[in-house]
Amino acid sequence: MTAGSPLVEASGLTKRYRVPPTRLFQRAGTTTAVEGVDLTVSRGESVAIVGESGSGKSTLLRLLLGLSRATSGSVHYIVRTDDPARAGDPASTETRTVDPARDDLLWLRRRAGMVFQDPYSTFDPRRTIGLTVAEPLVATGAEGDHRAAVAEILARLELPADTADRYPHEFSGGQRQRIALARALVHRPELLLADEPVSALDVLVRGRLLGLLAELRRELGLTLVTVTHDLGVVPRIADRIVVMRAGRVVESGPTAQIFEAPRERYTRELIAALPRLP
Ligand SMILES: Nc1ncnc2c1ncn2[C@@H]1O[C@H](COP(=O)(O)OP(=O)(O)OP(=O)(O)O)[C@@H](O)[C@H]1O
Repeated sequence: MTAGSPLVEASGLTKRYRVPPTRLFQRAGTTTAVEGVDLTVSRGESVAIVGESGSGKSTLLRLLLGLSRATSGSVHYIVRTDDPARAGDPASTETRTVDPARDDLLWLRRRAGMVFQDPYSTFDPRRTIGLTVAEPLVATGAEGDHRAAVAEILARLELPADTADRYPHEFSGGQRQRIALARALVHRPELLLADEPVSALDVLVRGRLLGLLAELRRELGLTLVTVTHDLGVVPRIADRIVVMRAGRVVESGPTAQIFEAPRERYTRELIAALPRLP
């Protein structure tokens, strides 16, 4: 299976939420978070989904991961077959197409990792970092030495050697985000989905984490989908930009092209809103 072949395909993806009535005798309404989105992410590619707050970016990411069920449309992953008896055999590179809204999600958990803006809320304060980072290995029944795999990924993310024995509250925001990244990558997924991975961090820490993410992407051959409202981080991590507004994709293209010649006024406004050096 070569770089450039499709890994994720979303088509006609729509998500509506029911909105409870605010007044007595009022009927419940609906709000459309994502509407008719078609998106293909190729193997090895890095795509940034950008747009203002409320444009549907996080909802789209949740739909891609099967964490939320689409009202209509579909998400397909084109994956390697799992048959260990055929490992190394050219036929083991057959593809299969699966819809995470209907299937058992375990196979997707094996292939995908996820990081969120606020990692602290996803950590159990009573669990050591070692146990926290090992979670995907346990959840997917990964074989091999979990402790060694955890130590290796923590070291790769430049965390101190005793990190595994310590607890979440003992770390800074930037370190916690690196711990979250370690947890997302410990089982060597081929796809990483990141929701505002650096927005909560200060500029220096943010720069270092973006650099690490770019290095890991190359080293592990990762396919990356990042959601961000901050266009400033995009050139460091993404080859392609998908611009969302009010649940729809309004523009997409190579990162350089979007920055140099944005077609939509909305995109120009997002770029113009970036802080500039005097
Ligand atoms: N669980 C929910 N119930 C009802 N409405 C929701 C729910 N989740 C999201 N929405 C609505 O869907 C729309 C899109 O939200 P979403 O969080 O996907 O946007 P976003 O672009 O990720 O915004 P932000 O950058 O602020 O996180 C918003 O109008 C939001 O209020």
